[in-house]
Amino acid sequence: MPLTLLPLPHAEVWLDEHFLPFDAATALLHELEQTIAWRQEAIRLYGREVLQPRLTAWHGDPAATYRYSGLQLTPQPWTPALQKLRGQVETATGTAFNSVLLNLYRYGQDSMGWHADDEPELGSAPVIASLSLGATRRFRLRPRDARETPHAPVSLDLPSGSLLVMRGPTQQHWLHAVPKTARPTDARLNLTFRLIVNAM
Ligand SMILES: O=C(O)CCC(=O)C(=O)O
Ligand SMILES: [Fe+2]
Repeated sequence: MPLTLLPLPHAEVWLDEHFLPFDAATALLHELEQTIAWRQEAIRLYGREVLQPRLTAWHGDPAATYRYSGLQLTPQPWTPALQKLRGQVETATGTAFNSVLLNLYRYGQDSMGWHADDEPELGSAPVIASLSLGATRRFRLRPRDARETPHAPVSLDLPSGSLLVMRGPTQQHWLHAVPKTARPTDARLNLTFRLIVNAM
């Protein structure tokens, strides 16, 4: 299935709802749920330490380090399953990636707040390739500045096996989020492949 460009101003967002066959996506969900060393990280929110409302893991090349709160962090090594996925995603996007951030949304109350993936480590026009496995969750996009980018917020339902790619000016002009849902919801696992450009 091909990636299709969404018609959004000041953005380049592509979606393939059927990047992986449904059964392969389900098998991969269960394998990764069980084999990844999931952690619930603390973040500072308005000066308070709180736990992130999801589990995370970070894998990549040893050189793909990240500076965070004055620390130089190194990713976990690629597992065979993650290495294989990296190759598939690189072929589909024509882009090289050296790390992947994994998010496990255990149920509907797990979420990701509004943000852009615009850390300096990702360069000026980052390519983020986001693979979803498991329960369908709503992915929201909205302009950072409504005058500069006049467009209503966008909602995309990301089914199991879908690949979403954000590139070009997207992180500069748009924010994205995965809101909580009150509906009973099974686990969703999301992998965002990234290229950390200071990794030389
Ligand atoms: O779970 C998703 O679809 C989004 C994840 C995300 O935005 C991120 O990891 O930066
Ligand atoms: Fe993000």
